Amino acid sequence: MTSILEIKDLVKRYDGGFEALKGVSLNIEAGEILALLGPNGAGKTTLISTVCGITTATSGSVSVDGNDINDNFRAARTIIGLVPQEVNLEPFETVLNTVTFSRGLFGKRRDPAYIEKILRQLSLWDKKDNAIRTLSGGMKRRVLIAKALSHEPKVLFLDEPTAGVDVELRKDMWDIVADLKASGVTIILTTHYIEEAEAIADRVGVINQGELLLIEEKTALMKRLGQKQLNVELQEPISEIPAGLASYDLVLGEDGRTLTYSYDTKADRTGITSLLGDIAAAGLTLRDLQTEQSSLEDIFVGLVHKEDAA
Ligand SMILES: Nc1ncnc2c1ncn2[C@@H]1O[C@H](COP(=O)(O)OP(=O)(O)OP(=O)(O)O)[C@@H](O)[C@H]1O
Repeated sequence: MTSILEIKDLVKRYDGGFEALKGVSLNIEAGEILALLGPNGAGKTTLISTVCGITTATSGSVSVDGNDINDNFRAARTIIGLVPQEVNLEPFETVLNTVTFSRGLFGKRRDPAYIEKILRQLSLWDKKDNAIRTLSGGMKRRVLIAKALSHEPKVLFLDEPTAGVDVELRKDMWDIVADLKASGVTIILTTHYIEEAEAIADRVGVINQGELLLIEEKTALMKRLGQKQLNVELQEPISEIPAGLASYDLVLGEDGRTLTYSYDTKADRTGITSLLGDIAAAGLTLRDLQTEQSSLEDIFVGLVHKEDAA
C-alpha cells in the first residue's frame, strides 16, 4: 500500500503557548478508513485543521499525495475534502446550488453528472431543489459530506461526523462511510465514540494531550491489548469461592453459578488448563464455558488513564 498522507513531527503551539500537538507523526494508506480516537481537547480538530491548512503548524511537515502542504498548498488542498464538526451552510440556498458552488471554489469545471452522482449516493437527489433550512439535521450532515466531495477529493476528513446524532442516523453515517470507501476514497474520521471506531475503522489511532499514543490495525489492537474473560458456569450454585481457587482472582456471579476468570491473551500461559483442573479438584461440576474479548472501549480507557496518571 502507498501512503496518501504523510504527517511528520507535527507541532502546533497556539498563541499563548499551549501546545495542542506535540510532534505527531503518522502515515495514512490510500483506501483505508482511519479512526482517530481521543477525549475532548485531545488535539483531533487541531490535527485536521493543520492538515487542511486552516491553521498553520508551528513545525513539522504534511504531504498529501506527494504535495507538501506549505510548498504546494493548492495542489495538496484540492486532494482533501473536509466535513467540519459544525453545520455551516447557507440556509436559503438550495442543496444543488450549495454543492455546485462548493466545487467552483476549488476551480474545477462544472460537472452536473458528477454532482448528481454524489447527491444520489447520499440520498439527497430528491431534495436537490430544497432550501437548506427546510432539511432535517441528518440531511444537513449529508449536504456537508456532498459539499466536501464536490471537488472529487481522494482523501476525506470527517470531524466527529456523528457527534450528537441519534443512533439511527449514526448507523446511516457508517453506511455512507463504507460506501465512500468502496468508491475509493481514503477516510480519516475523528470520534470519541469508541463503538464508531470499532464498527467502521480499518486502523485506529489514539490521541491524548496532543500525542499519538498508538496507531494500529483495529483487529490486531484488540487482540494485542485485549484481556479475555472466561465465564465458567457451574452445575450447582456455591456461596463462596473454594480456598483451592483463591490464587485465580475469580469473581463469583450474584447467582453463585458463574465464576469469571480474566486472563491476558498475549501471555505465554493463560492459566486456563490449571484453573479447570483446580475447579474439578475443588469438587465443582461445570455446566458450560464461554469466553469474551474485551472491547476497544476497555482498551482505550486503559490507555488514556495510564497516560493521564503518568
Ligand atoms: N485557537 C486556540 N487557541 C488556544 N488553544 C486552543 C485553540 N484551539 C484549540 N485549543 C486547545 O487545544 C486543545 C486541543 O483542541 P482540539 O479542538 O484540537 O481538541 P479535540 O480533540 O478536537 O477535542 P473535541 O473532541 O472537544 O473537539 C484544547 O485544549 C483546546 O482548548
